[in-house]
Amino acid sequence: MSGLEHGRTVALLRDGCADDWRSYTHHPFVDGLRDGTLPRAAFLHYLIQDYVFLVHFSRAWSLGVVKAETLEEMKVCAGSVNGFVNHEMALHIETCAAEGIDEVTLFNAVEEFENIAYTRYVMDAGLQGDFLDLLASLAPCCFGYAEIGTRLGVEAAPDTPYRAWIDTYNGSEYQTAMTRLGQMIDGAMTRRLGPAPETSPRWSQLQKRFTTATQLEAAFWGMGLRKA
Ligand SMILES: Cc1ncc(CN)c(N)n1
Repeated sequence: MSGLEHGRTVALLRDGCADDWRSYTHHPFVDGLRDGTLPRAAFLHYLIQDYVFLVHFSRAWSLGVVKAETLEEMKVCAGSVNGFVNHEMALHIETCAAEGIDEVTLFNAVEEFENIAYTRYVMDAGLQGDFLDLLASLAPCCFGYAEIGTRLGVEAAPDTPYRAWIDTYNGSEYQTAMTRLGQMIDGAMTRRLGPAPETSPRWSQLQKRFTTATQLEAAFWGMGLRKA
């Protein structure tokens, strides 16, 4: 991987919080998915919380349609909402159904504090800020899982019980959507801040949002491990 497959902006933001990014993408929870040692109870606790996460995360992405300035921006945001609610969540619904947990139970699950903190943080970034604030806070979720999926697709133990999870994020549907999203983000930055957005006075605020969301991702894994 060149590090630029998700565009220049994401590469810069990721490099701007390299330690936090590594804590997120190489979290012990991720190691457990890779080698299959993650306790099932921890995985299911995470997955139920993640279903609710995706509900609220999709609401935040919907704000992108409202704040977009071009049709391509609208299409990518609308596509993200569609991808989460109609495709990614199928993993959660099917995995939980096999464990006897139905969708009504998933939808009504009591949110853990880490879940509330993360989803309402991104929602607030979008309500209070502009399109770029929203994208900077949404990006770690999307690209971190793309990176993890790619890596675990190569490194995972052949008999890990978490293959369906890995395949979802390593799959071409998710990966292609992330490539298009990275291109859209580069275009949105250039359109609003010029060809070198990292030199803009706005950049430090955008980096802060990206870093906070990255830290909230690591905390989300930690929440899952509480049931280990
Ligand atoms: C917490 C979290 N972060 C990211 C993803 C990937 N969309 C997710 N499902 N959940």
